[in-house]
Parts: sequence; structure tokens; C-alpha cells
Amino acid sequence: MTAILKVAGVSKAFGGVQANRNVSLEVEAGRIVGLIGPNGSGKTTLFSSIVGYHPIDEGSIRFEGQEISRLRVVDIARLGLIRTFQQTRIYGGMTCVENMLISSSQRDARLLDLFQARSPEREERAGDLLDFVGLYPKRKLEAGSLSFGQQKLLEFAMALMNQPKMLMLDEPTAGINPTLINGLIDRLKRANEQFGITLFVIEHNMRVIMNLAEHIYCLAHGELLADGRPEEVQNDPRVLDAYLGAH
Ligand SMILES: Nc1ncnc2c1ncn2[C@@H]1O[C@H](COP(=O)(O)OP(=O)(O)OP(=O)(O)O)[C@@H](O)[C@H]1O
Repeated sequence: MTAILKVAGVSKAFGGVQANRNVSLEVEAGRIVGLIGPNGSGKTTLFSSIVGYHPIDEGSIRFEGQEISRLRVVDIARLGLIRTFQQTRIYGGMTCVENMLISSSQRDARLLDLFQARSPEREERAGDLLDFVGLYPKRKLEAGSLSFGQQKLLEFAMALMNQPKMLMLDEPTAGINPTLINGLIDRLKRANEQFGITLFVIEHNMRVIMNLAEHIYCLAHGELLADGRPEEVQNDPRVLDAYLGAH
């Protein structure tokens, strides 16, 4: 197995706050890997650094062997490394299909309007992916009328429009009811298996991440604390201490 993502010695501070300190980790191609840690342990900061949202202070980030730590978000996305956010980023006044079409044009970093973004192939792909996440019957509805969980599914489908090699998901199940959570886990696994997309997932819900990930990294106070198979990490006294100590 080869690493699709290699993070080596990454540090990032905001003023006096050391959000990440000397973090090194690897994500193997085709895997589902989890990132856990108490609130404020630096998970989102690490994701932002990887996708080029802000410069890092030290270290190296390689995607498919290429150094990406100095690239812009759009250039990293073009390489096939895409991230979704804790908060959904959809246009509530547009239909589900329109959101999908706009999303697919973002990869090119060109400000295409919806008219230009429409093509038979893209519309077909949008329909197929909406079907994949179970939203095909709602494709012509305004995205703002969907439940929060359905909006998360739409956002996931929008990310797939860009045909990523690797998707980084920041708390995909946050705020979603338990029934939809199971559906989302199933879709994430299927995207991994059917489309071969590598997934790197931040998740607070332990049941979800234990069920989903094959390997888990745990951060605490900005540093890598432990990593291993889900059952190893779950029973690691250092991880338990970090969580208990955080409350
Ligand atoms: N833009 C910023 N400016 C200043 N401080 C920041 C910024 N972003 C993050 N931090 C600080 O860096 C530390 C790590 O935050 P981060 O959001 O990465 O943690 P997290 O593990 O994702 O937390 P959560 O689980 O609550 O989302 C925190 O102390 C946070 O306050």
C-alpha cells in the first residue's frame, strides 16, 4: 500500500496558540482513516493546513508524492484533494441539481454561471450522484427546504461531482439524526468501495468513527497522541485520559 497523503513535522500557530505541533501522519490510498481528539486539539487546523487554507509554519505535506504545502486551495482541489466543512455550504435558494452543477464548475476555478455550467454530461452525473445519496426525488426542490441531514448528503454529493481522489470530511455526521447517520455512513463506505475515494474523516461520534475507519489518529493539545486500529485507539489509556481530562 502506498501513502496518498504524507504529513511530516507540521506545526501551525495562531499568535500565541500552538494549534498543531510537529504532527506527522500518513493516509494510505483507498483507505478510510479517522482523526479524533478533544475539542480544540487541532483537528480542523490540520485539515485546513492540508487543503491549503492557510500556510504552515513548519513541515511538509505531500499528496501523491507532490509537495502541496505552498499551493493554493484551488490548485490542491484540482489535484483531487477536497474538503467538506462542519457547516454546510450550499445555496438554499437554488435547487439540488443547480447546487450540484455549480459545485462541479468550482474545480476549474472559473466563475462559470449556471448557464455555462450546464452540459448533458454534467447534468447526468448530477442526477446519478443525487440518486447515489438518495436525493434524486428531491432534485428539483430548493436546497434550503431540505432537512439539515439531507443538506449534508447534498454537500457530500457536491463534493463527489468534483471526482476527488481523496475527500476530507470535517464532522460529517454532526447535527444529523441517528437514522440519517446510518445512511450517511453507508454512502461514505460505498463511495470508498465503488469509486475508490480515499477518506480522511474528523468525527466526534465514537460509534461512527469506530464503525467507519480502518485506522485512527488521535490529536491532543495540537500533537499526535496515538494511532492504530479502531479497537486499539479506543482502549488506549492515553486517549481515554485525553478525553476525560478535556472535560
Ligand atoms: N483562525 C484561528 N485564529 C486563532 N486561533 C485559532 C484559529 N483556528 C484555531 N485556533 C485555535 O487553535 C486551537 C485548535 O483549534 P481547532 O479548531 O483546530 O481544534 P479542533 O480539534 O478542530 O476543535 P473542535 O473539535 O472543537 O472543532 C484552538 O485553541 C483554537 O482556539
